[in-house]
Amino acid sequence: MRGRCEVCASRRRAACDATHIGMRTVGPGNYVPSVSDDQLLISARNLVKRYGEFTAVKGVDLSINRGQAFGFLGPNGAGKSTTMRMIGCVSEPSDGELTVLGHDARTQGAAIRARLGVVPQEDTLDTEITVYENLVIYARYFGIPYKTARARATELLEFVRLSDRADVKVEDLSGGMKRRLTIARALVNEPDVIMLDEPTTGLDPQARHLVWERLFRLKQQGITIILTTHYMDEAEQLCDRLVIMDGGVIASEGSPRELIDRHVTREVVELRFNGKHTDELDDVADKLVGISADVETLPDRILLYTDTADVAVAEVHDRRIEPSSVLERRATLEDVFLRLTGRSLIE
Ligand SMILES: Nc1ncnc2c1ncn2[C@@H]1O[C@H](COP(=O)(O)OP(=O)(O)OP(=O)(O)O)[C@@H](O)[C@H]1O
Repeated sequence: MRGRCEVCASRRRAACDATHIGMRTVGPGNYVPSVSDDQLLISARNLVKRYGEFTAVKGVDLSINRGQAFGFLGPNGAGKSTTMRMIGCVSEPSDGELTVLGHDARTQGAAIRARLGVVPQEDTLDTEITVYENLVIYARYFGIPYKTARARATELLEFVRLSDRADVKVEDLSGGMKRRLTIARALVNEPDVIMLDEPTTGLDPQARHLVWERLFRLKQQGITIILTTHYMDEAEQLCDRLVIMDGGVIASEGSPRELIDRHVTREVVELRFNGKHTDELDDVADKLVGISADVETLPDRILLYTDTADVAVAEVHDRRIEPSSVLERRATLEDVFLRLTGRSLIE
């Protein structure tokens, strides 16, 4: 490791010293930064990405602090991955300013990439070698000495609960195990920030919870987490702050609680009427006006936004409207998205 930065493994150690002053390793993937927790880690101003005539990201502003779990929530095609790719310095911004870890993303991509861990949407593991070999070989790309790489691979496999699969070929792993291995791989260079593009898409509920639990542990260790998702429960579970993206713009920004408080009521009543078509539901919705703060008609149900679901339901029955089913629930980010865009997150 002679001549290399012991924080990011860059060969240009001298150039790293200024930014890495005071950082020290306290365990695998776990640095104690010398700066306060509220330090701005990523800043974007009027960030734009154009593909020819098409503009995928249309002037986005972002501020992500060290230690945060920050999410991009939005449907397919919203521009989440494109924004992540610009932050990860694998796609150059067409316009605007982007600073990541104190570096300009346009000109200092290599220094930034050395301090990021990336979990892409599609697993890019080498399926023909073992779980353990995947980590050791990946560590070599960062110039990590073989002995250190082996020790780190062992620790990381323990962290993602794959120690008992170390000698198994990746092709024999389940989807959830591959995801966890990809997360371990992203931690090989002991990054300041781990970026995950839809970390649990395609996983069963148990596998998702295991991934969430490991990410939560990373957050506790002080690693900044940035993720994209179109699952509102994932955003609610993991994110301290998030932006809701749609059509290349940010529709709203805040903590999950703030977004719900800002855009919807505390509770929602879902009314279903078996066999009724949208036109008929519109007629029913007209009769519900005044019961709640707002009424929304969807193709298969009517939503009442209210702070007192039980009072609203009593009023529905008082008006002699008899739904085939009634569900009272707390408002979610899915409702926020619907209120902001008029559409569901997953269509
Ligand atoms: N290389 C490219 N060339 C042209 N258009 C692209 C390219 N990459 C993305 N796009 C387009 O930019 C838009 C945003 O795509 P992006 O992948 O960022 O969306 P997303 O919110 O991450 O959705 P998904 O969940 O589907 O990944 C989409 O319309 C997509 O087709």
